[in-house]
Amino acid sequence: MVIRKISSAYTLFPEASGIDLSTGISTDHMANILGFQQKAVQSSFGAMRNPSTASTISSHSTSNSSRQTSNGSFSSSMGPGHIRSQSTHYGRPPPSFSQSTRTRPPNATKARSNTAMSNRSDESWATNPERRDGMLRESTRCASFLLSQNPAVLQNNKLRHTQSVSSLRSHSTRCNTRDSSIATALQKMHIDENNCYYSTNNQAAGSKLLLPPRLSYRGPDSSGSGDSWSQSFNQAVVLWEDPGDGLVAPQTPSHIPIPKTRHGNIRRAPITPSSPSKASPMKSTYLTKDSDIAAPTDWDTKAKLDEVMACYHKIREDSSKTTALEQAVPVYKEKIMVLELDQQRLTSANKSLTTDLDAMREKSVILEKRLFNLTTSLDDQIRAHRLEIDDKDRALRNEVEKLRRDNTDEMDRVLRNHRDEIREAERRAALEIDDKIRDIERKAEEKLGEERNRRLREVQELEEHIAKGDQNKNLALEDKSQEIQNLRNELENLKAALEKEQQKKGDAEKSLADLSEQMRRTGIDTTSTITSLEATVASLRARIHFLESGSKAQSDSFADMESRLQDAMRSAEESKAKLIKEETLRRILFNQVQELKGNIRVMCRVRPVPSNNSEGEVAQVKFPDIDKESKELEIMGKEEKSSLGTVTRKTHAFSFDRVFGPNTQNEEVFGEISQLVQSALDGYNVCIFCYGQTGSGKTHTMSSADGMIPRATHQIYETAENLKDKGWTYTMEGSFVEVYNEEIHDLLGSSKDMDKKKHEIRHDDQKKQTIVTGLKTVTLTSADTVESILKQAANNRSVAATKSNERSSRSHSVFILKLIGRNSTTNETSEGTLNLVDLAGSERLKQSGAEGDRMKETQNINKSLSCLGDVIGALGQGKEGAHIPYRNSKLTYLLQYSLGGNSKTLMFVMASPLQEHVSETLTSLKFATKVHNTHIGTAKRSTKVRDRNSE
Ligand SMILES: Nc1ncnc2c1ncn2[C@@H]1O[C@H](COP(=O)(O)OP(=O)(O)OP(=O)(O)O)[C@@H](O)[C@H]1O
Repeated sequence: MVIRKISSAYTLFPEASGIDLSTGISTDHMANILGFQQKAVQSSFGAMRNPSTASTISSHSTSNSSRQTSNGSFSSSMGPGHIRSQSTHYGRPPPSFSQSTRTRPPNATKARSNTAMSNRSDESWATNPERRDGMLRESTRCASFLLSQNPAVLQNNKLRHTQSVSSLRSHSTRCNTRDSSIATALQKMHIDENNCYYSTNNQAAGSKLLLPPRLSYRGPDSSGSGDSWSQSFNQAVVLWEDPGDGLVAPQTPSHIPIPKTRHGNIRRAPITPSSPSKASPMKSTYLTKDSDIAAPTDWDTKAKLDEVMACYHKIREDSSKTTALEQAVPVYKEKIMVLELDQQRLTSANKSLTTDLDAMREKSVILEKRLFNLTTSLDDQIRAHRLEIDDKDRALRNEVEKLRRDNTDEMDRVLRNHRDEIREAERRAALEIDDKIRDIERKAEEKLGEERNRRLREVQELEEHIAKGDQNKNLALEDKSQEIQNLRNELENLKAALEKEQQKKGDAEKSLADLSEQMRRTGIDTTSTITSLEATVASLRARIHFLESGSKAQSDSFADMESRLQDAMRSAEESKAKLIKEETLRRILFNQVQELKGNIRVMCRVRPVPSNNSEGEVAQVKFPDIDKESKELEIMGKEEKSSLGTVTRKTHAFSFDRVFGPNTQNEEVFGEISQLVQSALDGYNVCIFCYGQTGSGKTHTMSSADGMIPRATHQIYETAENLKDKGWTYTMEGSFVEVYNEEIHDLLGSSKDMDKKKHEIRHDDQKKQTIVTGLKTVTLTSADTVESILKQAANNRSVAATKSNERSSRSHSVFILKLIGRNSTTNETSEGTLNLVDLAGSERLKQSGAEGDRMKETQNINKSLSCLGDVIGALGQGKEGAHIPYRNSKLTYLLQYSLGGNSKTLMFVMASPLQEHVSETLTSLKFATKVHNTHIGTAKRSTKVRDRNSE
């Protein structure tokens, strides 16, 4: 771990380490070396800084030596207890060695020649390679000698050899990077006095391998190059042989097996010498001057000697190579120096790096702590923040939900208000449109009326004028005739007088002649008498002439008068044609206005109180605009007592299309609806119904002798007759039915069949027509036919009434007039229906106090009236294709095509003027207001142009 870190540090700071990384040494390999060097340096420094440690070791050695021989200090320094120390200080004199040397008295040390090695200082050993090499040679020679002398010496010689190997290892560690493999191998070698150990790393020095007995030191080759030295050394290492105890010498350091325990741990190097012999080699193998070199009995001396000899010979053979190695040694020494310097520098760098590393570690620890604290606080903050976010999120969600709810409520409220506003605006717009249309209608009607009146006046004036002219002319003519006659008479008289005069003249002439004769006979003058007679004749002639000229002037004047009369007659014809044209236009305009209006028209009529006031108290009913538009109605409600006891009466105001006061006659009422009725002739479905409580005047308005039904039929008949001039011919078929207890009865049928014959309502969806099966239909051939129809209906009702009660009040009557027109000129056809409905009384069941059959009648009446309200309400929704509950009652089903859609509907709401009926009256008026506010769509005319060929 440390090595890795240092290696990393070196890798990080190559400049600081001073190592040339370009040499290609792998980081791990370098780290191994550096780790080894670091340890060596540390141990070295430790030994130098702490002599006591060395002393302790030394003292141990001393104690050993004191028990054994004087040379024990050397042996102890090389003993197993110092293997690590020695191995880590390879390339340098082991501190214990020098220490042990120092612990001895100087004189004792100097006295021993074979321990001269111990006198060498660290510097001399390290800096004097010649001496060291010489020592190696010396040891080799010594080994040879010992081998030749005694096997016991061999052991010591082996130690020397070990020393040589150790020295070589020192050399190898100083080798350049090319020899790093050798150096690494040597760094990992440990030697004790009995065996050579080879360890794969510094910690696991347990791979115990016997140093081959044949291992020999070979001198440098003749070339003296480092390569040959390395080669030689490798060869030396390869010369390893199986020592015979099962361990195989490795060919290269990497091949050296790492012995492991059963549990897979790396086996440590034995602290004690591992020898087949249990005897301590420390005690017997060192060669001293006092050693007994007699061969031990348990040794196969000969065999060992042979082996050593063989080894020796090999070494000798390789001596030349050793020489090369020796020559390479100085070079490597220098390199070692450099490396040592590098090592020092690296050590110091390492130290500083270590310090830095420590500082960084501390910093890292602090930072880690801070990081931990920060992380913790951050976690806390995050947690708090998350909680806060959750809270806020929850609060926000609640707020959003609340806002959404508020918004929804607000939207609903706004929508409601908006809808109310729209409804109000629509109502106002409808009212305005109504007002405007009514204004337009009124103006149009006024204009048309004015025009009509003006034209009529003109015609009348013209006619009067013509008549007057005629009269005057006749009178003048008569006068002239008389005058002429007089003149003629006078002329005759004058003629007669003239004749008389002429006769007289003749007579006078005769008498004159006679007289002249006589005078002549008697002598008298007759000339003056003749002159006076001649003047009289001239004046008579002038008078005759005058009379004749007067007669001619009279004749001229008469002719002039006659031509003027012709002109007036022609103008009157033109005016009449124009009037008819404008009437047609007015009808078209009226229908267009009706189409545009679309909604049900509602008119209110308040019946009068009988003159004898026999019906009780009269309600307070006001007509605020009776003199203007006649649309408003105010009814004072019943007295209401508040919780404080104050009595108040509320005024209920209503507004309709038209309000008729008690003094209004049926004629005026019909005048308001006549145009609507006429629409049926133009191909519209028209429905006019009267709604109100019993006795409010429905039947009087609808079916009385001058009610809407007879008036409508009369008008239709007359109009149809008038339209003949325009090419229209109408077929008018009338039927009269009664809806009683949700059953249809034919009021024109036989009275015997009343309440017996069943009639069904069927609809022709294509033609938009309603057919009631088994109904008697009466064709209107004259205006009087209607009276007979009404009479028969009333008769049938009265027959039915004798059986139960007042049928007219308890049933709905419907007069149906179908108008089918054809125009031979334009080839147009039109089909319209006029429904005139007199509804049953609308009083409430509770107030009527009805029981039994009356209750059933009332229930059915209320049901059908309620259904009528539902149908009008559904039509008022105006939804396309929406369900309209026509089928819910017989009345609405019967009037399906006359209510809404394709029809013009008018409702008369009848009001009783009596105080006791005020509640019912208000209920009826409120219902009518609802209906009035309902827009049920625009009516459409049912006309089409027929194909001539199809006739
Ligand atoms: N405008 C009017 N002028 C004079 N009299 C009237 C008028 N309206 C109603 N009446 C009279 O009031 C009475 C009740 O009228 P009517 O029978 O028409 O009421 P109704 O609503 O048809 O009653 P019901 O539902 O019982 O048929 C009748 O006698 C009728 O003549």
